[in-house]
Amino acid sequence: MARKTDDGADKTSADLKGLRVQIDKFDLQILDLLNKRSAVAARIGKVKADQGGEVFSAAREEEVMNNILAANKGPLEEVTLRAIFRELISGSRAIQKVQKIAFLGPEYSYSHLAALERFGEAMTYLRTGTIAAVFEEVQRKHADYGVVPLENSTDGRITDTLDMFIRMPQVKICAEVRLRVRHHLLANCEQTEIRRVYSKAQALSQCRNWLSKNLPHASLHEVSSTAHAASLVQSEPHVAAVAGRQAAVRYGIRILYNNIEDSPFNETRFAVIGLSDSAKTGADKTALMFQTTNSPGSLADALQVFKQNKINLTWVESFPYREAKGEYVFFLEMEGHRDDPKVKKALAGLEAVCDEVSPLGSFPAAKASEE
Ligand SMILES: C=C(O[C@@H]1C=C(C(=O)O)C=C[C@H]1O)C(=O)O
Repeated sequence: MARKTDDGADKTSADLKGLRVQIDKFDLQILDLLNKRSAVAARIGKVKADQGGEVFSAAREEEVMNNILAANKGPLEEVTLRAIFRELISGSRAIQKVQKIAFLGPEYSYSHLAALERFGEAMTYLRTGTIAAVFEEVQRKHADYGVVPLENSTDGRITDTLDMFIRMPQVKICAEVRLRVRHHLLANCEQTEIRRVYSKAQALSQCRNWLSKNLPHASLHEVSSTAHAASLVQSEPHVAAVAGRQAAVRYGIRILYNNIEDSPFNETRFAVIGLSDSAKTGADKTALMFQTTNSPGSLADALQVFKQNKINLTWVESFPYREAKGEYVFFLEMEGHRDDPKVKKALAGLEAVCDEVSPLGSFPAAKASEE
């Protein structure tokens, strides 16, 4: 607070100047340390290149982030440190090799946001038109990694993604991203003037109750993405879009209502896909697909294996197997890493009772993050 003396204003600005001198000094020290850290990352890159190791290590990044958060005594908050270290690590990867990350476009789609959240700004991003194309880019090594939606807490599984895992079982999950998804109503007209609402099918579905209550006379129209919906608001009159904040900023549209999603816990979980999975961190999950024989009790036998080994399941989906009518592929995810003895035991047990078991990989369990 300014001191109330005749020369109060001068004192305050002298204080401010002195404090800013301190900040300038710290900034130079931070800069020096940042570059020293990056130089070590470059050396690590050379070691990895010699050994044929991958630049991106989800397990090591998890460890780095956890070390920082555990050591933090404030006043900086966790969310700030996460953002700073996300970009620092992104830069360290880029110094080793700029990685190409494929995602389902357009720009600022939720998949793009999830990709940026996981990999930061220093990567090259490759936009695709379909989820299948993300898998193809990864399989053909045109992209180092891909980011695809797995499931939404309101709408459930993302069919196209599960279908692609079945078609390309060599593609593995090496990390996950949990994105808290908030939807907003974007429009440049008043609420009473809105005749049509555009959005992606999932977003419309996640705001179903709000829309029917607040815009009962508007018709709902599915388009390929929330970002495309936002772009339509610019070109058509009496139109609104359900989309995220970034889309509103990008297309210069007003947010008429914030957080119109029906569930207060609306979250989409994304998989980072690559050609190998992740090393153990101690807080991991393991995903797989399996098929059972078409006989009574075969699914119960498969699940029994996890009960016997005291393994907690975090996700189970049954999915129609398109190659054979009436048959199903089961997707399953559990706590633990494939190198954990009890997970190993369970996987061996599962193989003994199932027709086919395809591992999808082990990866660090992610914490929820904001859009
Ligand atoms: C520096 C490394 O490479 C990458 C960058 C990391 C970092 O900046 O801390 C951590 C893991 C890798 O994704 C490493 O493997 O240690």
